[in-house]
Amino acid sequence: MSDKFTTQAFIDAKKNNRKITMLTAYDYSMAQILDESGIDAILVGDSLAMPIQGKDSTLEVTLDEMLYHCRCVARGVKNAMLVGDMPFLTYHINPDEAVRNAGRFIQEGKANAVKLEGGTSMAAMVKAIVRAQIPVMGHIGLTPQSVNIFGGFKVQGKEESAAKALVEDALALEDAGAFAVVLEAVPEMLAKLISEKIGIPTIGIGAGKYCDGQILVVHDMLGLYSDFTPKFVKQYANLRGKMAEAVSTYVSEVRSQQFPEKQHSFTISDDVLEKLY
Ligand SMILES: Nc1nc(=O)c2c([nH]1)NC[C@@H]1CN(c3ccc(C(=O)N[C@@H](CCC(=O)O)C(=O)O)cc3)CN21
Ligand SMILES: CC(C)C(=O)C(=O)O
Ligand SMILES: [Mg+2]
Repeated sequence: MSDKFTTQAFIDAKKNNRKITMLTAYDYSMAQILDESGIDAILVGDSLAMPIQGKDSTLEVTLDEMLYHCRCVARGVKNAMLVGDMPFLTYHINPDEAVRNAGRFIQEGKANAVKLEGGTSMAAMVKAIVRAQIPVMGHIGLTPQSVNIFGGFKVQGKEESAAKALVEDALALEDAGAFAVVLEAVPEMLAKLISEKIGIPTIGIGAGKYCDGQILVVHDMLGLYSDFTPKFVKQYANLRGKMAEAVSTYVSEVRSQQFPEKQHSFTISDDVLEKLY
């Protein structure tokens, strides 16, 4: 029997009070590490704009770039569900384009599902994609593709009207057929209320402990990325420090001729060598 994590497993997890674990990944080796560590689902996030591309927003990431990373990740995944993050302007124009582009994540990116940002305003797109038999994960709260409307990466849903709108967004996504919803940077007790109000699981990032699952950007939790660190990040390792240490040791060993050693080198017979001189 396959251990593949499915949309049904998302629903069952919520029913059985079993927290869902997610992280992002953008390449093969990282995907292998996550999958072998028992992660439930992997998101190829458009957040790759930051740790992979060195940009300061997610707005310039293209569909082709996302599909490339998706394929790389897919080769490293056995059991986790693979979710592809639809980039800016690939699902906003009309439902036809949204379905076509979501389909590329499945066919070319080898993804099992797609994620898109927006609630009520994107319900028609979610419905159309689900009608094409592609599972959709919603994403509301701090939706980074809205950075120019928000005026920065800021906590959402603190005022009554904004909080009400988020509850409506979550309900609209459930009604449209989404199988889960990411809640990003919203107050913990609002995330709790939303998690209780909807039947599909909530996956929190900066949304507190009452969500049905959690997601972080893998470069943040491993301490690989340092341009900014959102308050919601817990650093489980400092790999940047470990890597810098390894690289500076290499630099000094090459300079001091401690590396390479005999065991890293190849031999040629003296007979052959003699004829070369
Ligand atoms: N590496 C990385 N991690 C992420 O979590 C992430 C990305 N990239 N790229 C896309 C978005 C951008 N995100 C961000 C970026 C910055 C803050 C941040 O600095 N927040 C401040 C201020 C919050 C406020 O004023 O409301 C914080 O202290 O957390 C939060 C989320 C989350 N996503
Ligand atoms: C942080 C998650 C939710 C995301 O959208 C991304 O990585 O792009
Ligand atoms: Mg994203």
